[in-house]
Amino acid sequence: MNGPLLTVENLTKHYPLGGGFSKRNTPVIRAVQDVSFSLEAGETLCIVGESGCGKSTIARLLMRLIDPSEGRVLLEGIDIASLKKHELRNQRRRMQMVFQDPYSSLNPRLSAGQIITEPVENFQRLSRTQREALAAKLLQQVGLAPEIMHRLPSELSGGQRQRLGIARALSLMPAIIIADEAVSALDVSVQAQILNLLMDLQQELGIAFVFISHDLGVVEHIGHKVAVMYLGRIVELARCEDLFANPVHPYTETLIAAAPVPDPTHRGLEARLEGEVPSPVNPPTGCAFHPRCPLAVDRCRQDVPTLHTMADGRVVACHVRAPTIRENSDIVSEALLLSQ
Ligand SMILES: Nc1ncnc2c1ncn2[C@@H]1O[C@H](COP(=O)(O)OP(=O)(O)OP(=O)(O)O)[C@@H](O)[C@H]1O
Repeated sequence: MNGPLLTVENLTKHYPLGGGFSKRNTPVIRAVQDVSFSLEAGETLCIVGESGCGKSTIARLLMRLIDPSEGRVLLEGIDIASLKKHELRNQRRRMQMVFQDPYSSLNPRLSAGQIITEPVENFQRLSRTQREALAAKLLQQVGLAPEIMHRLPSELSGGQRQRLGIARALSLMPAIIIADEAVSALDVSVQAQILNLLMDLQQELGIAFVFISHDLGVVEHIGHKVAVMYLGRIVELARCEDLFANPVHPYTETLIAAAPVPDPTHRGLEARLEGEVPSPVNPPTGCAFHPRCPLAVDRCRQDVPTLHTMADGRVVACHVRAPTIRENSDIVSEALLLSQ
């Protein structure tokens, strides 16, 4: 295969709201707006941002649980929107999901062994011996004892249940796992164990992760690349170490500074995110972050900033911190005018 494992191009999802006289003027929730990124085998892309910024909608679009309003998702070069039902079923084997709440995502009436072998049994018949051998192998991969295969989810701890969710996702040998807030419901010590398990599995099996989280500590631990989202759009996408060492977008900087364990060596914008996230139905003009941004200038209130590629390869959408070449030349010509 040439090219990235996963390519997302200009992905957009608008949910229509009731009301409006015609389809054209029906108000919409702009859940995801013009999102692009790529993912290589064995890589972890984290998606971060405040509640409602569109993270889970991206997960659902990637799995094609919902259709995009615009844009494409290419898995191993194939546009998943072009797949027929049976092709999509096969393609879904390559991309699996792990959810936040392991309890509600596991069938309470099935034993652990049945839960983790069920996805495979949707594709092929297994004898009892084959099923038990597969269950034992998957349990071992996620660090659970084989005896657990006969227990019900209600007889397991939160951490064990999340390991079970991961074993179920692994059963179809996916190339990509989408983890949506997969450790948020767990105690901190269990969180660390699950994160380390995911990283070990990545090393061993070359799995790529799209890891959705609002917890920057978790993201810093597990991520290779980080996409920071604000009101449906990516505002900064960078290598993890670059993002945490030197956040460029004022929103990224404020998020990092406001994180529960701020880096005491980091000095920059104050660790405050004032005001509410604006409505995705009626977003502010220009840069959606401008009403909360301490650096906003007139241009931010007027024009939506486009993503600009910086010298270190990151992309940032900010008129002030990452002006495009045209904006730069405007600033230079303004400066020249002033100096005349
Ligand atoms: N099925 C839907 N119908 C209408 N609006 C929706 C639907 N699903 C999500 N939304 C809206 O789309 C926006 C993005 O939601 P989404 O769940 O993707 O955000 P999120 O970043 O995952 O939030 P959280 O961290 O709280 O889960 C929100 O304004 C949400 O209310």
